[in-house]
Amino acid sequence: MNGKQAAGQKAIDEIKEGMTIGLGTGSTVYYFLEALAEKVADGFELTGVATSQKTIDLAKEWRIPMLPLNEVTKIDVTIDGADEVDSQLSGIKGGGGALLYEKLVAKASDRRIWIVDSSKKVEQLGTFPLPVEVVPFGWKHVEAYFTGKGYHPKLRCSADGQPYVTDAHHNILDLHLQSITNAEELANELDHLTGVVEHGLFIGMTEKVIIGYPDGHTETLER
Ligand SMILES: O=C(CO)[C@H](O)[C@H](O)COP(=O)(O)O
Repeated sequence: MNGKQAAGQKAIDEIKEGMTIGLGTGSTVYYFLEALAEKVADGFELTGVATSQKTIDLAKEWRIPMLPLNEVTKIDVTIDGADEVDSQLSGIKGGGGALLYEKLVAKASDRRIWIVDSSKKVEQLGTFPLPVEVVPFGWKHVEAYFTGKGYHPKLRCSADGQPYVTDAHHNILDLHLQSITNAEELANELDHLTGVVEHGLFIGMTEKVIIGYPDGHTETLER
């Protein structure tokens, strides 16, 4: 047992038969999907809506029934991970590169629950580099803007050294900010920048956070 596994398994208590469930992305969500697959194997009926190709692949492997976002009108709850969470339950997401689809699914959901291990709890957001999804056309100009603002952007690359490409065929600039003093102001700036498709600041976008600890116990924070 580790913190991610504890949080992922605990989230299964939130699932009721017949629900449509947003399925996040990442190594913590993996444990939730594993637990969900057991329920499906036992005959439990539900529908999943994935936030990434990685999650679609896992869900297919584990025979979790899936529909694309366009084919559902309502998502009862979304279970997703996060890279940092503060005491207001705001956070940074997108370490796994799925921030755009994660935000779309989150916005279409009635309830949103994050599952994290205890290392993700922070006093102030910003130690984790903030992912900003940008269109490939002219991204260097967006990068230059961020450099000018002192945001220390770095183009995310894959293991082969090539620019990382998201499921929506964009690139990611990670902003190495160290700390974010006014997350709302920064989110507003990024929301209005041409060339930026989405950013990893999720402010007021979750109602509950399940935190898993290395000894297997969990803590739940609610707004
Ligand atoms: O935002 C995400 C992917 O875009 C993930 O939820 C986030 O990176 C946490 O991942 P993990 O559970 O592997 O630590």
